[in-house]
Amino acid sequence: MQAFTYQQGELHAEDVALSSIAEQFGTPTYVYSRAHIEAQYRSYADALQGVEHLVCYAVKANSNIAVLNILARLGAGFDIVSIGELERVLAAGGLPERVVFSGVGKTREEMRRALEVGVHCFNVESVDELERLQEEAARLGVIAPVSLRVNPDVDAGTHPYISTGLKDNKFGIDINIAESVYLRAAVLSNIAIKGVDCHIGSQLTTLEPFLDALDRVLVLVDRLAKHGITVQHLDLGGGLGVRYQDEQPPCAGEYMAAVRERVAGRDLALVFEPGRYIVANAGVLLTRVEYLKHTEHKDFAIVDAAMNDLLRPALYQAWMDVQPVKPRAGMPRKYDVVGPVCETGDFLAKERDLTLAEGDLLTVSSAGAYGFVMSSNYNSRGRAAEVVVDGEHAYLVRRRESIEELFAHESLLPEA
Ligand SMILES: Cc1ncc(COP(=O)(O)O)c(C=O)c1O
Ligand SMILES: N[C@@H](CCCC[NH3+])C(=O)O
Repeated sequence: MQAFTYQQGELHAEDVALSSIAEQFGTPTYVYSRAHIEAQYRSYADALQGVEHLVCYAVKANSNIAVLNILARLGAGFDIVSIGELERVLAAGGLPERVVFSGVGKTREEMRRALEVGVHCFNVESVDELERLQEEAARLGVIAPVSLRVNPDVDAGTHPYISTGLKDNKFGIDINIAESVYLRAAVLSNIAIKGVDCHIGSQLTTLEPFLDALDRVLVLVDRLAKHGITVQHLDLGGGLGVRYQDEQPPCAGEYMAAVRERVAGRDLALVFEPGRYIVANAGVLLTRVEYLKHTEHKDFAIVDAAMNDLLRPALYQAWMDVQPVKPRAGMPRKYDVVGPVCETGDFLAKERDLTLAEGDLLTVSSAGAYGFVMSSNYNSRGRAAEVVVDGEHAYLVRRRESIEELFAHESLLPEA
């Protein structure tokens, strides 16, 4: 579904005019569509009907508790990478038994909390982590459910910073040694082997890398069976891409159909960890033009959002669409849309044809994933507000950070 559409010459989120959101809550503000989040989740879950499955939304993509709650109400599971994400999920009404715990650096404290609440599975990323988990589970007198995250060494063909399944990445266990690590896990008294996990990268726009990885994982599953190790589930991670510009990624239905075909006849439950696919196009960053600066060489639209609000363009040179909330007539100019932060890398978009005036509202599209969550207070800028639109209602789900909050955790040195 299209969550953001022009109605009577003005961009709306579902049935709410974005100008009214700017008026009510100010700018910059992240705006999310509930209906879009729900539709995207359902496209995964519905395509898995008839197979035992768990769709574990990757909390890192957008961790606002209202977003998590929308998904929890649909029965979603959650993929977490920290105790902070675990507590968010619980606060949002998510069930611990539907949580998978990923990440290369789980601390003992994080393991204990996850064991206490009873997560569905730990996705273990190294031998040392496995041994540590055994120790903590033994101390608590519980059994830790485990998948090993294997690194299948496939090239996801995505930006190098967001590719995770190559042998020189820090993630996972080399698939060539995974068999021996499973044999070790099998003799640890407080470890129960549940599955095999892999996640090869983010923003994949074709199915081939996923299916290559799956084929390699299935070879491992068969080898484990020969040792009497039966796995109950395959966790194929997240990574399905979305359209930012002109990409044409497959939809969840196509992906699920291809996976189902490959695992047919096997008694395996399926787990997925989609993040971006669920929320990216459910959100925009709403911002206002402060100044237009026309120089001899370039035209700049200086807006009130910056790299501290939305890092993706600066960090990955990611292309994100920019749309005027109320398009105006007139000859467009080629603008770089930049923020007020003191960095040359502070841009949201480059060389976009726009007809603008000071005070105009713009949106940066596809900002629902890895947007607010990657924001910072750089240049002592308070973080943006977040709003969820549901039909004709707009709800503030995180208020704008105040000036006082910026230094609330700091203190002065004592008087000499
Ligand atoms: C282990 C793991 N699972 C799931 C995801 C979610 O990825 P995406 O947002 O691309 O679906 C990530 C991030 O890349 C991840 O590292
Ligand atoms: N933050 C990245 C994706 C990283 C995925 C997390 N493993 C992005 O904005 O595209």
